[in-house]
Amino acid sequence: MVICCAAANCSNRQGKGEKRAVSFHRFPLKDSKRLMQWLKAVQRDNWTPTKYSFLCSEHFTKDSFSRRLEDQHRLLKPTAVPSIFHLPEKKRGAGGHGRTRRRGTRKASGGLRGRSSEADGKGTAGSSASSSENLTAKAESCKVKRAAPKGETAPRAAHKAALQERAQQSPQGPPGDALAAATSGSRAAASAPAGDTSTESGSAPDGGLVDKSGISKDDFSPPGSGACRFIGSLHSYSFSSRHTRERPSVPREPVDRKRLKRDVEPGCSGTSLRPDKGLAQSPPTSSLTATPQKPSQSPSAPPTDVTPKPAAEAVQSEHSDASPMSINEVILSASGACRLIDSLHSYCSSSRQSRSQVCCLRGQVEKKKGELRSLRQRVSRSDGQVRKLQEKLDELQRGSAPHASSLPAPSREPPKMSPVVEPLSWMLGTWLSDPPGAGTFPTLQPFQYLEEVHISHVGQPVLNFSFNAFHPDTRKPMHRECGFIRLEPDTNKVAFVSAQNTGIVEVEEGEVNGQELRIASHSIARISFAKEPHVEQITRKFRLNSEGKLEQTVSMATTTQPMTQHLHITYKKVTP
Ligand code: HEM
Repeated sequence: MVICCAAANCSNRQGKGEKRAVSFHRFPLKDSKRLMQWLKAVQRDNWTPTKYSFLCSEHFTKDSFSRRLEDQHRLLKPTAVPSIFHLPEKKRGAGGHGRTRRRGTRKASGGLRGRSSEADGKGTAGSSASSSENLTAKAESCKVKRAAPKGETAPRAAHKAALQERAQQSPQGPPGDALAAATSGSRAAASAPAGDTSTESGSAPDGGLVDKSGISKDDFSPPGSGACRFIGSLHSYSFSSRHTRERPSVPREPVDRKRLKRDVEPGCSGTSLRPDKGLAQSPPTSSLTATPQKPSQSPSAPPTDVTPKPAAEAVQSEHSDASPMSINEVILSASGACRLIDSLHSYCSSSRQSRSQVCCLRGQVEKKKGELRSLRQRVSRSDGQVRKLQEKLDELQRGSAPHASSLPAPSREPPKMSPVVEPLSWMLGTWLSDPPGAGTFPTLQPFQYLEEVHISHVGQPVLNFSFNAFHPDTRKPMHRECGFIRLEPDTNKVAFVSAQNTGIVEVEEGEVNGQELRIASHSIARISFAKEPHVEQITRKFRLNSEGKLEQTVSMATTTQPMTQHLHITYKKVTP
């Protein structure tokens, strides 16, 4: 059967051997508003389009078409209205329109021109999803069968375009309808014979497919993956098994077909998620018994006999009731399996995402490992520096007190006083002047002074002493002396040895009687440059008074003065 364009002066028809990239589109019979626009554009008087009436794509502007994303099939937009016509100067009357331009019409008439056997739908490739304005197997018979040069139409191209258009022109219907139509279109495209260039897309100079608007097919090809291609190939298995199971049940009741159409899921055949990996890349190789195809096969690769007749390939219609099992039926019935297969795509996608994340994390781990190695090296270097510093510190400490470690540890217990010095034990302790001491001498002005006295022992049979005088007002150090007090064992004989800051060293001896010690100078020595007048004799008296205070009285004789009292002071004990 040959599909002809209903436009005046248009000789385009679909037929064998035609290579033109011309598609055919039904009149929008169900859209009265748009139908009126079409009829007005066509300007055919007394002519009523039927569901077998078509306009070819040359009467539409380029922007009347869109490209289906998954396979770049050209689709007529739902709002498209034809506008390109080459009308004769004198419009023809009723019934004369088609006849004038189509000489040799077989059974043409102003209305329904009659049907060829092909147009009766015997060769319909599949049932229409929702729109009847597209190509159909029950196409209107050609008004004229002729070999017009520009009327070369590719049957499969027209068929594919019709399916595309149907898929697009179903915006009001359930998604499954449109997708079913789109899927049908994919299969129709896939079933185009290899090497058949009579599609709506021409060959680009670079080998890519370019449609009439100059849009390269490659521009719309989304990237794919091996996994996706493999999953896409599973659709072929699904398609085949479904068909095998359901084919004996056909022909079906129309109600069944409608139900199947509603059951089509949007994601079936990868038309939504992976539009490039659906049926278009895994076309059935024979009549509804597809086998998995290699992913690299192009959509236009293997020929099929899905629609044994070219006219039927070019069109699909919901009116193809005579077909025992349309391709759409099979596709639609396979929706369940398709859904399952499509769900694999999500795994595929999530797997890719997971792999990407794993790669990212691995990179981060490697980076962290590098940082950790660097930190460990720094810590190792720091440890070495710390060790060196510690060794240096230890060396310095040994240098500052080289023999400290050799000294005996100080005992926490106070040393036990030697019994030898026990007669002088009343002198032990720390004493502070109270009141201030009084200084006198014939050659001196009387003066006062403060003094602190320490008398102690370290367990030895000797007492240690220090006398430190201070100015009572300024607290400046004045006279200082220190030395030892020894007792001759088992006697009360005492030896008092003192060194003074004035450059005098002296030894005084005496006796201890009770809590009173009287001593007198035994020997006096001095430095060579000692200040004069030099002291020549010294006497002292210590006693512990009734108040428990220590008293000291010093008298002296100098080179200029006889023995005279020089000091008198009372101390109170400030420590035990
Ligand atoms: C046993 C111990 C002491 C001896 C042998 C001694 C001896 C002397 C002598 C020889 C003088 C010179 C006297 C003169 O110029 O004619 C002198 C002066 C003096 N002494 Fe002492 N003295 C003793 C302890 C003290 C003490 C504990 C003080 C207390 C601050 C003191 C304060 C003075 C003062 C202020 C002078 C007069 C100014 C001076 O020459 O620096 N002396 N002493």
